[in-house]
Amino acid sequence: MAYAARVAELSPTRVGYLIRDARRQRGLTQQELADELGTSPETINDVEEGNRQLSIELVNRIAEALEQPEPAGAALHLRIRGETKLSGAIDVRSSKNAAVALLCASLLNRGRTVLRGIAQIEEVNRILEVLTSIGVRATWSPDKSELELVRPGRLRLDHMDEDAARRTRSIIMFLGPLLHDELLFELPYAGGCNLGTRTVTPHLHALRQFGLDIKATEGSYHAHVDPLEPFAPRSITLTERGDTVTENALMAAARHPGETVIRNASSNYMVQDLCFFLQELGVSIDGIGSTTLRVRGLAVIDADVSFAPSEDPIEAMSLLTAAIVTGSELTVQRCPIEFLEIELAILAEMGLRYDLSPEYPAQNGRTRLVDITVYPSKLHANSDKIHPMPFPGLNIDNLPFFAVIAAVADGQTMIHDWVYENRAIHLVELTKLGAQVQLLDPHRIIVTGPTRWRGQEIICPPALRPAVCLLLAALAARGTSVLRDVYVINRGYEDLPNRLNALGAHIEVFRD
Ligand SMILES: CC(=O)N[C@H]1[C@@H](OP(=O)(O)OP(=O)(O)OC[C@H]2O[C@@H](n3ccc(=O)[nH]c3=O)[C@H](O)[C@@H]2O)O[C@H](CO)[C@@H](O)[C@@H]1O
Ligand SMILES: C=C(OP(=O)(O)O)C(=O)O
Repeated sequence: MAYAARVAELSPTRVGYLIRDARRQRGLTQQELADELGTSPETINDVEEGNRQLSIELVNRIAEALEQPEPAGAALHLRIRGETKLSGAIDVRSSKNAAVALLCASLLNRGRTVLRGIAQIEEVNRILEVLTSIGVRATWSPDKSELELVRPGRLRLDHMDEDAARRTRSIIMFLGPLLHDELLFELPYAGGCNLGTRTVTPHLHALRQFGLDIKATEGSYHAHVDPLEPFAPRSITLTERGDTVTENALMAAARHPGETVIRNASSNYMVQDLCFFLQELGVSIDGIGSTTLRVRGLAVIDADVSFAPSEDPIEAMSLLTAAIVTGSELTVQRCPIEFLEIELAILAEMGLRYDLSPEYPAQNGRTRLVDITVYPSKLHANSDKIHPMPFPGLNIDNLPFFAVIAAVADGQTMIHDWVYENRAIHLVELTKLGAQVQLLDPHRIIVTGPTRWRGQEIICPPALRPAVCLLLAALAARGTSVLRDVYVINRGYEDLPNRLNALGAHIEVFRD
């Protein structure tokens, strides 16, 4: 890409965005780019913020540094120098789980869908690769703050990028939108984190109500749709209160002109964001935030809409954990409080001191946000075991962070992940950094704190949240840690190393 030529006509802010984007794509920190150019990271930061008038000479040097060919397929690793004290404030980005649902839901719309503030994460990249391979036009604005999606009249499902599809579980959410367009189609098996068996049976049961029959053979789902009477009311009782299954049922119901009632629906954050988006498309939905949703869909959806999903409660919890494990005072801004209340109540029981700002609305106009300031606190183990429940319980994706927090608390904590067959096992990796984590069985661990963390070289486990837990513990560890192959972290977090570095961490991204 000829940066120098492209930047000649752009404002410093736009140039800054382009440079930051190219630097991140190459996995370079501001420090590394500065080292290559023989300048300071502050200069790079100024350039990226658009606060600096650029000479053609500097633009050319930056262009040269960023245009070096990337080693194809080389894994990214992190080198973390601890122990770290963080300070300042950080904004929570929008959620991975709403983003993937909205990307799938854009298939319902014949008009122009604009999604604002979508996180730049690998999971989004994979779904976008799938969407563009089947003919959807996806265009980012230059600063990547907006993503425009326009689907073609007929999707080219036989051109689907199967490798991208198999790397994410979210591909299963193509079923709901597609069953209105195609009578016969195939989808690759859903992939994603290795958390043990994750059933798709509830999806197949729910979508049977819309005439969908699935045969699973040799790595693919073969879908056959038998269109049913169009205005007949549908009633679906989910056998599990799962998030993506509720989303699939909602997307199927969105183009059913009669009424669909979904019982035992998840009312979790990503489901709520999907409901708000479907309402923008003209779909009528009652009961948002409850476990019974009444949906009245439209046979054809053709609307030009713009929507911004809310902030990620799991990223908020990750950042709170970063402050807690490093004993730092930190303000985590834009936290969706409704989806963190139980987590905060347990943390308060454990002795965490924190303040909440007054509430303010998220960009979607509906989700309530607060800024949370965490203070260094002396924590003690929770007296009861810590376990997740479907919303409004403690979020299952937030549970792993309690292992890191329990490791800095005095005493023994039992953490019970009844949901996933395999996620707790990955948390035993924390022992490599000095924690005492005992695996009782595949679902339960006992963590004994406090911990004297020490740096270590570790390969990322194939699970997003446990991998981030290792990164956060490494921040607190004395000495240098290396975390190898961090694709799994980049699946769900945007530019986490640089954002933590801005708070005082020392994390370097490197390739072999
Ligand atoms: C893209 C996306 O949104 N992913 C989220 C979604 O995945 P998703 O909706 O795909 O979650 P799964 O369907 O895999 O459910 C997770 C596990 O919980 C079990 N289960 C679920 C509900 C229930 O009432 N009973 C029950 O036993 C399932 O059998 C499964 O083993 O929800 C998970 C659980 O909140 C989160 O970890 C994922 O981050
Ligand atoms: C398990 C997770 O996500 P996914 O459903 O994308 O695997 C997660 O976000 O922790």
